[in-house]
Amino acid sequence: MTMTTPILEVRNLRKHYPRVKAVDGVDFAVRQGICFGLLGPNGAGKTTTIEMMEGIIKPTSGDILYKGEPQGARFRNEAGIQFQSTSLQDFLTVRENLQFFSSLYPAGLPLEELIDICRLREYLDRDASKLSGGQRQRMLLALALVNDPDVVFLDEPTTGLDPQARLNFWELVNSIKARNKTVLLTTHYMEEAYNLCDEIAIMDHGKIIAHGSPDDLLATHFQDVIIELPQRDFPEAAKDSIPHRHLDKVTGTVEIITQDVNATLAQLMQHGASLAGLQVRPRTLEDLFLELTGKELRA
Ligand SMILES: Nc1ncnc2c1ncn2[C@@H]1O[C@H](COP(=O)(O)OP(=O)(O)OP(=O)(O)O)[C@@H](O)[C@H]1O
Repeated sequence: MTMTTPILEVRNLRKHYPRVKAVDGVDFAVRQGICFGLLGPNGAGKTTTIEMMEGIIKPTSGDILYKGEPQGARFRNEAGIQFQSTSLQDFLTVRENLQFFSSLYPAGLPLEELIDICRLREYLDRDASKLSGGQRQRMLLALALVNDPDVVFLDEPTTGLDPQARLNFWELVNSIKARNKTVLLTTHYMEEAYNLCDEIAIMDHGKIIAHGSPDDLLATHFQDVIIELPQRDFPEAAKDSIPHRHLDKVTGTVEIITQDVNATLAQLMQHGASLAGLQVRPRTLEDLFLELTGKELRA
């Protein structure tokens, strides 16, 4: 592998089921050491793509290359997969799980180091079934890291976690990245993609519809920003001259999309609007996602 060979590459990857083209011609390359995110609405084909890359399901057609070669024994030794559950782990303590998984590989991270990385020391003697959601995800991540993999696959790792546990998990993923590991992630959470991913690919109906760094994608798609203000502060008289939409009927927020904040603010003030509750925010991945797919990111 040369410096420029991607650690993983998929070419014209397809998985067709009798009724659905779950993945329908996907191409991308993942550079070593980055976090690559697959985003998409429910049923977009993210899990199918990642499971083909993991070697768990067979593609209908297309190629998957690991360090420039078809996946083989080397890939299996050097990849780590965070499973959502295994039938074994609930009957074992955290320590026993770690010991069992590490015994499956000839080499790997020293368990003590793994325990510290994933902050599991406090729970070592607890049955895995008694862990909280965040603790369980950390254990599953530790299991994925026992062989000190070069590439780690995380399929919706923070779904169902509370905000604090999600933040903790992000920190953990960043510490893995800092060790020059490559991370492949699927997620429904745009803040997660924005915070963790160097590159994202947005999928819909089995195809990639946008691919790039989050900031580049936002800069390419949007030259505007969003002004939000409470409906009560939006003057009736401005209704016709300032294009807007009622964002949230419950809280009563009005959204104005503008390329010229100064001019729009001046217009609002001319109409006597109060600016006290006004917010200007840049476009987010959530906006991009909605624009590209017409769907909310979250199910
Ligand atoms: N084994 C299968 N047999 C038939 N259809 C399948 C199978 N697995 C997945 N599909 C279909 O393929 C499409 C893509 O599914 P996939 O699970 O990859 O989507 P996803 O993007 O991961 O969705 P989610 O966000 O809901 O997890 C869906 O329409 C799904 O119903």
